[in-house]
Amino acid sequence: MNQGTSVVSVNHVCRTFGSKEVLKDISLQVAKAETFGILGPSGSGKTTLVKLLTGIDEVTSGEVRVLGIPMPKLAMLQQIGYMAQSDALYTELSAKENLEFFAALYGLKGGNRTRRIRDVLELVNLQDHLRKRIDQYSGGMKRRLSLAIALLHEPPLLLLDEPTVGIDPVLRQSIWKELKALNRKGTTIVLTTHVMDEAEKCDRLAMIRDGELLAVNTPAGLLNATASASLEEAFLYYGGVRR
Ligand SMILES: Nc1ncnc2c1ncn2[C@@H]1O[C@H](COP(=O)(O)OP(=O)(O)OP(=O)(O)O)[C@@H](O)[C@H]1O
Repeated sequence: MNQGTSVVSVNHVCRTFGSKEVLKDISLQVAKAETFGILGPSGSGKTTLVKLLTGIDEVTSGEVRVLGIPMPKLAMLQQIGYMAQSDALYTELSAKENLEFFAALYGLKGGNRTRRIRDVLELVNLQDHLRKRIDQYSGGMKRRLSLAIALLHEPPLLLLDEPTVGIDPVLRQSIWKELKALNRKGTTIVLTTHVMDEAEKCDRLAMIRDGELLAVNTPAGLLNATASASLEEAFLYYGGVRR
């Protein structure tokens, strides 16, 4: 893929914590309007990689670019919708107050702010729980609100760390429908997942183990390369079970 047209460009990235090498010479490109999944066993470095893409964390060596801009760069927050693995919500505030806070942070104003808040609430099916404090929310409701916040400012790039954990299958399906609709409108999505039917919905997948990028391919390409009948089998293959 031509690096010039990539929304996300990761070039020879290493990240170490103390003496621990958590990411080892990772290079990958994500094109506009792709859904790109990062798969790997627990502790393989997925969240660390996503945090480098957001600019929350910095590479030890190598380079990350988002929309051509070297990261980290504070101004890029406007271009990125990030859903962290642990929800970053103000628990003593209501859902509405949380959304209003983040909408203001993203510079959404007037009718547009009201409209966006209404639209994202509807999408994650929380419109009936608008005034409830977050400390009274269930885990799944918090995930849904976090996703709503990531979508609020209609960013061209969505970075979603295990977005549908704790979300029931019906709502998960409707969220995926929306993610695919955003894709069609040009939004690029990078996500981590442990859910194989989500991995199948990705255009391409990166397989990571122990901080190493083992493969980047389409779901069908991964099945072929590993002679697997299912992505779960391919995942287990790269996870080391058949090695
Ligand atoms: N700030 C940090 N300081 C030290 N070690 C860290 C730090 N952040 C992550 N690590 C280590 O880096 C490794 C990768 O962690 P990471 O959270 O990226 O894994 P993951 O693939 O996202 O796992 P999971 O699927 O369980 O979320 C782990 O061994 C973790 O302990």
